[in-house]
Amino acid sequence: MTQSAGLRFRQALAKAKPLQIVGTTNAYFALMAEQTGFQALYLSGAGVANASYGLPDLGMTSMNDVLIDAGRITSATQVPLLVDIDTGWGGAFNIARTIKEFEKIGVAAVHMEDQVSQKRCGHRPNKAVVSIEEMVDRIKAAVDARTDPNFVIMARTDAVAVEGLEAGIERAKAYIAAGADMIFAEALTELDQYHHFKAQVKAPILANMTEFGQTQLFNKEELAEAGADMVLYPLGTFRAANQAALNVMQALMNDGHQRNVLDTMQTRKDLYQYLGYHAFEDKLDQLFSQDK
Ligand SMILES: C[C@](O)(C(=O)O)[C@H](CC(=O)O)C(=O)O
Ligand SMILES: [Mg+2]
Repeated sequence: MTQSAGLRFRQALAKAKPLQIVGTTNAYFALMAEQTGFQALYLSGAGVANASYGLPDLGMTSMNDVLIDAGRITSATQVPLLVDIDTGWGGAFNIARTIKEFEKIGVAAVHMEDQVSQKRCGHRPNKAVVSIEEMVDRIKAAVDARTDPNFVIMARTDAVAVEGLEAGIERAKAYIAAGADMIFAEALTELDQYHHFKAQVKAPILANMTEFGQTQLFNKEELAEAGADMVLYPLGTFRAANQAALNVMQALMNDGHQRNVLDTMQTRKDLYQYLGYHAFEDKLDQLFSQDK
């Protein structure tokens, strides 16, 4: 029997200090990440909204929207996938459905946050959080719904930006007591704040190194030293690909050809390499050539 996705995530976490989790907005990015050596992947809620729907990250995408993208990734690779499920998309029964659906398609871990359902990006102003009690209920519903005990339920707290560090830590403790496995400490502003989380919350801590946000881009050694067990790079690959695509569009518009930007493109050879294209071709030959 193969190990469950949740167990693979936990094993990757046990081996790495810290575990680097890279955002893969599509299945092809997941293949590149796997072959670059990443032991854990991430599907960003903002990424699904922006890339798949052309929408802002303001709670406008549904469970099914995210499931579709997550399933594409879990079909393409065995590398464990952490998925952003925003606020879980509703009340206790909705959250239970969410957990069951994501577990069923082979997702390893999800993170669910304590923002109100009209959520915002964690690094934007004017966030609002639900009460501790409401978030504890969300977590209990999620934990009760999983069938694989290794499926990871990570609680994200957005409260530090709203209520301060101590309130965020109090919440994290309550979320772990309610059964969450790990804590996503969102939008911290000082390296030292990870220390405080780690010292008081007896669970693995995730640091979000999203670019152009509230948190400085600390390196993995600094973060490990400060007590972070996982480091997330949710959208760096997406932002880079967007800029590269825009450069090509502008060159086509301005120059009327792509010759000046060819060296910014992945070659056909490299594209095929990450796809394992030739192995598929060989398989075709093996299956059908003798009939010709
Ligand atoms: C991690 C995050 O939830 C995401 O959806 O990728 C975002 C990232 C971002 O907007 O930079 C968040 O931190 O809220
Ligand atoms: Mg998000």
